[in-house]
Amino acid sequence: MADHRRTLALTAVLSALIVVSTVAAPMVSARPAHEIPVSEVSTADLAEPDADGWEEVPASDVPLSSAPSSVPNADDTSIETVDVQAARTDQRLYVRLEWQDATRDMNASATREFADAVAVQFPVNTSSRPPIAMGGPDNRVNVWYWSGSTGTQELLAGGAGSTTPFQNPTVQANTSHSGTGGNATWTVVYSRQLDASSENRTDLRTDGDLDVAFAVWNGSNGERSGQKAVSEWHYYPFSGGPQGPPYETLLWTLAGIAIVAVVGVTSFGIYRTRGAE
Ligand code: HEM
Repeated sequence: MADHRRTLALTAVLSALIVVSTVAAPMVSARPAHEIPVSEVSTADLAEPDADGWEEVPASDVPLSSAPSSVPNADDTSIETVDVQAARTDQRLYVRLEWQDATRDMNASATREFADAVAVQFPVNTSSRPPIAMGGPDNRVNVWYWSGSTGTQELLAGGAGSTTPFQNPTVQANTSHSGTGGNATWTVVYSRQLDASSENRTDLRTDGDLDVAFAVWNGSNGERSGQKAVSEWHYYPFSGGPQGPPYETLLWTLAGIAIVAVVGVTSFGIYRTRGAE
């Protein structure tokens, strides 16, 4: 009888521990892999790469790999990850990108000379996800592009080979290259008015998830046009609705309490049955 009790007590304690650890683990990593958080901020000291405001904004490490394009040397790319931060005020969306690049390549004037560059791509029509290779004819993308040689451009694309610059770009970018040697990094901050949407331009006032993808070119490695390192599609969770962290935490807590209750009641049941033997 005493043996039964000890076994049951031990089983109950072990079950409780398993439940607590399975409930606690998802709470820590509840953010889906392709979600990039967006901080909603009231004041915006964010326009410059080294602005203090960025210290409060979480960063996501986004992996990059060679774009599967048919241009020569498409698989020879060198940047493997870009750090992405995003913040939104009532007026503007700010996107900060930082990646390691030992050399600051600003010219593309000589024949074999190429400039460093970076781009952010959004679907024009935010309700469906376009092909990652710069959209398609029926599903175009709005691209924010900065290159050391041409500066900031806003583009429309409906597949590789169709990129067209907007005549009246609405995107601004501020950049810096700092540090030395292998630790040197590029930082680029893009920003755009939320209400600058128009035909063929992504509406940033969306309150659904907003798909976003990134591309980086290392000029001194010969990277340009289709030869570049790209991400998969990620998304900014603009929904703010039931998927928000407080709601998730509440759900996990309720699930945890329910599991503990079931284990408790079952253990008690076994105890009573065995006790009556
Ligand atoms: C993942 C598959 C991708 C493939 C196969 C691909 C392919 C290409 C090709 C062949 C070009 C040269 C023709 C043109 O200018 O349209 C190009 C240019 C360009 N791509 Fe992509 N791309 C991919 C993804 C991306 C992504 C994710 C972005 C942005 C985040 C992007 C941004 C650009 C830009 C800005 C240019 C023009 C660059 C320049 O003028 O040198 N691409 N791409």
